[in-house]
Amino acid sequence: MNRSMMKKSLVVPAIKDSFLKLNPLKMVKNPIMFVVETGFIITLFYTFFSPDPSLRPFHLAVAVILLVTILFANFAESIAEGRGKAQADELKKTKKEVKATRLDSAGKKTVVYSHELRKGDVVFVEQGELIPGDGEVIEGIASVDESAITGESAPVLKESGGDFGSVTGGTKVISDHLIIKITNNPGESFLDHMISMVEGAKRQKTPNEIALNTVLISLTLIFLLVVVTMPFITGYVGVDISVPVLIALLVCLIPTTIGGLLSAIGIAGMDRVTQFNVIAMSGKAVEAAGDINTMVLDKTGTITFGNRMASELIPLSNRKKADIYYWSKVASKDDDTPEGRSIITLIDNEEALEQQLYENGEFIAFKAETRMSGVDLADGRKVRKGAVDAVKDFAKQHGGTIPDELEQIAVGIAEQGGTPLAVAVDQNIIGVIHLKDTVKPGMKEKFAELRRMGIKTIMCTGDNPVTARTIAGEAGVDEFVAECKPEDKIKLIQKEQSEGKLVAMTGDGTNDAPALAQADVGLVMNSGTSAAKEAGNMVDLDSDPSKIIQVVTIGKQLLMTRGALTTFSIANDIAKYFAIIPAIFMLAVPQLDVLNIMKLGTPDSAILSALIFNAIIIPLLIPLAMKGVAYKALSSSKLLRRNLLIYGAGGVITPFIGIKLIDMLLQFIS
Ligand SMILES: Nc1ncnc2c1ncn2[C@@H]1O[C@H](COP(=O)(O)OP(=O)(O)OP(=O)(O)O)[C@@H](O)[C@H]1O
Ligand SMILES: [K+]
Ligand SMILES: [Mg+2]
Repeated sequence: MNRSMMKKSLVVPAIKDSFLKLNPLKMVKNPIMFVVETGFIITLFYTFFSPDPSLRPFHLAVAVILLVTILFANFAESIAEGRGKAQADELKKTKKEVKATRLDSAGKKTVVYSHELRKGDVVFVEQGELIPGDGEVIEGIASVDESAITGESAPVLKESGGDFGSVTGGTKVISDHLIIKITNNPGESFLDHMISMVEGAKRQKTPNEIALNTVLISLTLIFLLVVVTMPFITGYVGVDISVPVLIALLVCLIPTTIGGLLSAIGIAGMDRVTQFNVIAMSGKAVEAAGDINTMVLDKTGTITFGNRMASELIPLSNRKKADIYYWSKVASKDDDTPEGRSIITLIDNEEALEQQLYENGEFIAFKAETRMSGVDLADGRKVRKGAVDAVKDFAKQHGGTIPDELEQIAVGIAEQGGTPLAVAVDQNIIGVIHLKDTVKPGMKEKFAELRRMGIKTIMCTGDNPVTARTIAGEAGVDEFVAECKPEDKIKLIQKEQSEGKLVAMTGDGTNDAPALAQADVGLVMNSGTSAAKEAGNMVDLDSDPSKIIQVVTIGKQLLMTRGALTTFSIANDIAKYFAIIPAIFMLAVPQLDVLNIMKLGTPDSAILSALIFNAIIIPLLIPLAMKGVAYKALSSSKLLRRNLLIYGAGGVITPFIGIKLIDMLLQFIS
């Protein structure tokens, strides 16, 4: 994705678009600019039909500047939209019609087109083929090139079960084959969503934008009233103001700068998120991210690298080493989770098992609710491995007693930040598996930054309290909840929300789906399941859960940019009063010349200078609107003070200088 803002390929269509947007039917959507456009038409009328032909050049100049003002505002919006459109075009290329091999329930293959596939269909995709639609892998393991969607060239492994089973239409299988169950009907795919999002086709004004718009429109109405009553006042002192001058005054008074840049700021904010490889399902989600008070993160994969790998198998002292190897392998033989596979890998690398594994038995898959997995053997024995407290309960239920030693070993592992898994056969606990995981570098700094922003971080983990405390301390989160089941996450989010807080969370598993839906901002990993993706309101294409931190920063930046430019826009108008009011009254009320602190040349040049400044400030601020104001992690009150100083005071001073310079230039050329 291209980051350059002012590329020719974007600028030329944007200029064309700026003219198309002059259509008054489109213009009414931006009431402030619609007022300017109406002013332009009236002034143009005066230019040709004015009773005093000597005023024509001046009226024409006003008309032209007004037109340029509108074009500048339109250009700001068009250039902001342009990047999204370019991206959408790129994505549309990915959305090719492909042939797909559909399997019926008997396993018979038929070749169909991808648009014929419906939710629930099962397809077979071989090495070298494009995946015809979004789906879940139900059989097979293969590496998939997702670069068309994510821009990331390294292939990703896809397999059934666990949280790595979802595939996206338009990506390519580059090894082996997969059997995939299609999860979306045509037109509802992730790619379709993505295209319409980046294209802005479904762009709706966000609540914040609507509120600001209402304020700006009210201001405009007030100034309209002021300007309309103006001739009565000036008539009283014997000054006759022409309608074009009144229009010029009105346009200078109403908040045209922010009116012209408002939608560009919103679009660019969304776009910044996209540049970051996060697809936000609505502008509202990005804005909500900027207002977040609490962030709920899970441990494994978000704060830690998440490839919890078995590093050691520790037998209890009354057991043989071979036992723990044997029973760990029995309990993990069909366990498809990364943890389960890492146990098998470790065992196969270290120990050649002599005993035959039991083939007869029913596999018990890992569940976040039970926090265990294992096998029910045909001879009636039950083998389990899992979170230590869960396995302890299991052993007790079968009449076992818990060896003291277990606790020591488990705590020893947990204190290193590892996850201990106990292994049991019925009432007998055999030993402990040490799963290792490491905290990602730089986490402490990131959480410290969030704290400065006033955001509370809560780590929610299914792991035991000791591991949780160790990792929480190492990563520097504010709070943690251990032994957390999926429903506990929702409860936690609801509790925070009931205190009036906005909550963000990241997740990937189907387990997380309800909590992702409950959170105000739910960032889902692209690698996650379709259920999770539907529940959240943002998808991270890079599947990097810690990106939620940057998303929040972008959201904050969006809100701040809007605030800063509104402040600037309103502060800006002060200088314009000083330019135009003395210009209007100069002849009739010479005393008012004290207001003419800028010492502008003539009344006409004063009015034109103010208007020209009012117009060119819009394109000058486009880069800032697009890039966003620089964001520092400070508390809101400090930020407010800082911004008032920069954009408020700056907004007051800049136009005094700008208008004076333009006036000097006008004097020079006339
Ligand atoms: N394959 C597995 N078999 C048995 N037990 C497991 C397995 N994977 C994890 N566990 C145990 O279940 C606990 C909960 O795991 P889960 O993946 O649900 O954690 P979580 O809720 O995702 O939290 P986090 O991702 O923050 O660690 C783990 O701490 C571990 O003790
Ligand atoms: K203005
Ligand atoms: Mg997890």
